[in-house]
Amino acid sequence: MPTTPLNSLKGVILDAASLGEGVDFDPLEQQLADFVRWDSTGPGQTLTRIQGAHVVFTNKVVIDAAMMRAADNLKLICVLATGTNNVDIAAAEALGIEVRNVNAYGTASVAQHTLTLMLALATRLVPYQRSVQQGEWQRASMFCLMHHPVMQLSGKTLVLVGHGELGQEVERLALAFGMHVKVAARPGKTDDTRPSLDTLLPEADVVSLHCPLTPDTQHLINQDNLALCKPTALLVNCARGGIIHEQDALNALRQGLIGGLAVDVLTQEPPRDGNVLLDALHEGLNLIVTPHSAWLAPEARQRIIELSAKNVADWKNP
Ligand SMILES: NC(=O)C1=CN([C@@H]2O[C@H](COP(=O)(O)OP(=O)(O)OC[C@H]3O[C@@H](n4cnc5c(N)ncnc54)[C@H](O)[C@@H]3O)[C@@H](O)[C@H]2O)C=CC1
Ligand SMILES: O=C(O)C(=O)CO
Repeated sequence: MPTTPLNSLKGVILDAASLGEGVDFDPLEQQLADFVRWDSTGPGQTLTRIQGAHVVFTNKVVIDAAMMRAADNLKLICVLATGTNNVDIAAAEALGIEVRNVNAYGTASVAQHTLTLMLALATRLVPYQRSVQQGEWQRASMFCLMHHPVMQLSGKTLVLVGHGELGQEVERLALAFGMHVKVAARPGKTDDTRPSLDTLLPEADVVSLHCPLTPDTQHLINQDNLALCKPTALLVNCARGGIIHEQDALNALRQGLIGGLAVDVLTQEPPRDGNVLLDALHEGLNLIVTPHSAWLAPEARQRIIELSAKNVADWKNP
């Protein structure tokens, strides 16, 4: 709850351009007496820009403990996303700064992307497209190519990590494809009675990740449990890059320990310093990388603004 008079609250958005074209920011502006909009903010600029603001809006700009301590008036951080891993939540709590994110703004968009990746891996869409582009169909001895193994999803087992908003919607869509769905116990939660991920991996045909990136989920998928997978298993990550140990997953794919890997998220975004998965895209593997685009439907992006405006309104009038 703000101690500053409601009619003098100052807000700043640090990376407005990350919401894309066609988004109406009015609902946010209306919540604040003063609203400064920056399209993007580099790490060295954050502190200066949040100085004096009571409410800071960030999609992916990092706000760490030192910045929070140095920011004079900061009372509320609104993350314009579901994942809050760019904000030091523990530091905010210790300093009495509230952090609110948005949930369920893009369920349809992210779930459809997850199914897209799952289907593309299962049908070997990318390897077959590559074969066609390389003229293999034209040179074939019969009417079709069949050198990449296609997996029928119906009747197969999907293992989900994370069964919140997105995990449940992916489950609903997977059930429509005739899959059996199993949910793994929450990582790091000792009283969760559901089977552990490692118990479920040997029976998984597809694994899809829908949990936040936290110390408990960092490198949740690694060489140890990749070794438990079926050689045909498909792994999909639309959650956060750091949940998968990327080098281990790539090694597993190269060695045939898993049958496919599709990620919408990488450990570093944008991957300015390169990334092992990007380097491997030309190797002819059943590997797909999309550029954190699962959430991009216009309906989802506008909903972020509306839900964030509600976050501010609820904070002002608890
Ligand atoms: N690729 C993209 O465009 C998008 C990615 N995301 C990612 O998907 C994740 C899941 O989103 P939602 O399903 O909407 O979130 P949610 O909060 O509704 O569900 C998260 C689920 O993960 C579980 N979980 C597992 N380990 C956890 C831990 N250590 N701490 C807290 N919860 C844990 C929770 O119990 C819950 O079932 C987000 O955290 C975000 O990282 C979200 C939106 C778009
Ligand atoms: O909402 C999220 O967590 C996303 O990754 C999209 O910004």
